[in-house]
Amino acid sequence: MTLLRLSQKSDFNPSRIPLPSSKSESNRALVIDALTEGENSLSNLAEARDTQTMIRLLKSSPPVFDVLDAGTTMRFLTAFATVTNQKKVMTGTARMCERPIGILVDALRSIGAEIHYLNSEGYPPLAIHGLPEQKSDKVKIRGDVSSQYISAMLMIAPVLPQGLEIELEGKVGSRTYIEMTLELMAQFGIEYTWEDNKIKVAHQAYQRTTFAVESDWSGASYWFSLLACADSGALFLEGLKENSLQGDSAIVDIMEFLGIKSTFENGGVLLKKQAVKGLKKWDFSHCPDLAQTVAVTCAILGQDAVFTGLESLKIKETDRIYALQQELAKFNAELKEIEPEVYQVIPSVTMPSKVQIHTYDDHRMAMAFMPLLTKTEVVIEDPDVVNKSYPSFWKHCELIGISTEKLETA
Ligand SMILES: O=C(O)C1=C[C@@H](OP(=O)(O)O)[C@@H](O)[C@H](O)C1
Ligand SMILES: C=C(OP(=O)(O)O)C(=O)O
Repeated sequence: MTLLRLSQKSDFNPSRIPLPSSKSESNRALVIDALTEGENSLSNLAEARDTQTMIRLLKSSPPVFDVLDAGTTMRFLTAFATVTNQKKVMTGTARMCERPIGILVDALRSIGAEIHYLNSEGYPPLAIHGLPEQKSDKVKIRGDVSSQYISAMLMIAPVLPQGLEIELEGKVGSRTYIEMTLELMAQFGIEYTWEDNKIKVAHQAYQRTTFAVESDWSGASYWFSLLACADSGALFLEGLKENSLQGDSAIVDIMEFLGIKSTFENGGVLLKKQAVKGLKKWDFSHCPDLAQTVAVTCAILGQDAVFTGLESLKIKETDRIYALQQELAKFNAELKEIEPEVYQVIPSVTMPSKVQIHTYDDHRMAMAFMPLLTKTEVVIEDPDVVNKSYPSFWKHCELIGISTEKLETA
C-alpha cells in the first residue's frame, strides 16, 4: 500500500491555488454535447477521472461501458445509451455494483426502455437494449435517494419524441444538482417549466453553444477547511464565481461561521481568517459532498455542531457515515447519531502525535482529513484515491507549502 506523510513547511501566505474544473458540470456538458446535433465548444473540462472516463466512453463507444467508480457517469450514460438506442452493458467497480440504480431503470422502463439486470435486481451491471418506442410522456421519480436519476432523465427529455414530464415524489435531496442540470440545459437553448413538484420539458433540439466549465467548489472546500484549521495565512482560489451553478458554493456560508472571510475578486475568491462564530446546526441535504469537509473542520476546531441531511452519504463511494466515524475516532472526535438521521460532531480534546487515515476508496476521505496536518503528523493511505475528482490535489498541497512524502509499505 502507498502512504503519504503530510507536514506543513510554511505559512499559507499568500498562496494561489489553480483549482480543477467541476466534474459535475463537465459530465453534464459532455452528455448534452453528445445529444446536440453539430459541434459545441466546450472548454475547461475536468481532469477528474470521472470526466475522463465519460470522454473516453463517449468517444470510443465500446460495447461495455465500464464507468469505474463514477456515479454520474453510470447514471447519465444509462439514460444516454437508452435514448440513443444503443446496446450496451453498463458496469463499474465492485462498489458501483452496490450503488442503487433501480429508480432510474424503473423510470426508463416506464417510458418504454428495454433494460435487464445482469446480476442483482436494482443494481449494476445492466444490459441496455434501447428505447424502441416512447410509451409515455410522464414519469414519477422519488427524490430522496439520488438526484442523479432525475438529472439523467432531464437531460434526455428534450430528445424524446414526446418530451417528458417528471413528477418528483417525496422529499427531494441534492436539489441544487437538479437545478444545475436545468440551468446548464437552458444554456444549451432548452426551455422548461418547474412548478411545484412537476418539471416539464417539451421535445426540442439542443442548440450549439460555447460553454466554459467553472472551477470545482467541492474541491475548493478542502482549502477553506485547511485555512480555517491553520493558525494564520491567506489563500486565493482561482476560477470560482459568486453566482455558481454548483450548490457546493454553500461552503462560503458555512465557513463564514468557522473563521473564513471570502471575497470574490479577480476571477476567484480570496480567503482570509476571521474570528470563529461557531456553526450550531447545518442541513447538508443539498450539499452532501461538503459533509466530510465540515465534519473534520469542526472536529479539529473544537466546534460542537449538529448535522442533518446526511441520508445519502451511506450510498456514495463508501458508507461515508461509517468511514467518518472510524477516522474521527482516531483523534478522539465523534460523529454521533443523537436522534434518527441527526448527528452531532463531538470535537477532539486530545490530539495524538500521529494519525493514519484509511480512505475507503473514497477521494473525499483523503482530501477532507488533509487539514489535520495543521495539528499533528498525518499519514494518508492510498493517496491516489483523489484522482476520481482532483488528480492534482497533492501537487497543489506542495504548491502552497505542504510537504508530501510517499512511503511504500508491504
Ligand atoms: O449530479 C451530480 O453531479 C452529483 C450529485 C450528488 O449526488 P446525489 O444526487 O446522489 O446526492 C453528488 O453527491 C455527486 O457528487 C455529484
Ligand atoms: C458522490 C460523488 O460522486 P458520484 O456519486 O458521482 O460517484 C462524489 O464525488 O462525492
